[in-house]
Amino acid sequence: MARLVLASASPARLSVLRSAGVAPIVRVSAVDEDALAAALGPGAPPAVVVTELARAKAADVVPGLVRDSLGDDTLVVGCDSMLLVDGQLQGKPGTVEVARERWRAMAGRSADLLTGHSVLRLRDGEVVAQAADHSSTTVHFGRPTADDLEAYLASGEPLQVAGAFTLDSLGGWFVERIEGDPSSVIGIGLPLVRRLLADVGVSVARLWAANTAESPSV
Ligand SMILES: Nc1nc2c(ncn2[C@@H]2O[C@H](COP(=O)(O)OP(=O)(O)OP(=O)(O)O)[C@@H](O)[C@H]2O)c(=O)[nH]1
Repeated sequence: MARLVLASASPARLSVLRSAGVAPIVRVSAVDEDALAAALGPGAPPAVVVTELARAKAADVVPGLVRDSLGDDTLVVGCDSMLLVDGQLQGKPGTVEVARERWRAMAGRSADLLTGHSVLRLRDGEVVAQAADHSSTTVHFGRPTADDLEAYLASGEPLQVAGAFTLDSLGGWFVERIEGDPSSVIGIGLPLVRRLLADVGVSVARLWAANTAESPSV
């Protein structure tokens, strides 16, 4: 079977998987990301922060899957994306003011979009294998004019995405180029997930067969 569960509320992550031929079950974790990041301490390396957040998100949805009899021959993937700017991890800006300040700091510069990934393999309600890692993609930002920036901010899009930009939507007008995996910028790195799935003994081809829109895995 090899059903796939996406432990994320992110519509972008779901869209990346669906465009890549997999229609996962979606379960949203209840991880307190700020509390977990704080618990890791101020000196935690950025890659560790996003990877541990991804692990926590994937692990958080497992009890519910077991309760719903979805804990056998199941793969769970969790992710966490943040932008690393001047050594500081930035999540979602949340407000226009914060998003404006971030764009003023990053316009014309580059930063690294880090995405942590965690894959769990469940059998008979137990985690029998797991693999986690992060991907990093360098994003080179353009210089939006003041009018364009205000229009972008007013769209609301930058407020709810890591780093206050998107690659695949309105924000794409302001990304000059990237060095790395585009899917990981959007929120889930397909090549890294392929490698993590292989680490837990599952090929992507098996995932395609078991989780297409025509053959849903529930
Ligand atoms: N469409 C799009 N979304 C992006 C891009 N960069 C970051 N994001 C989104 O920004 C969000 C980063 O916040 P996260 O905490 O990782 O994920 P979330 O949306 O809160 O969802 P959870 O996985 O349930 O925590 C994710 O939804 C990413 O998909 C991008 O280039 N394009």
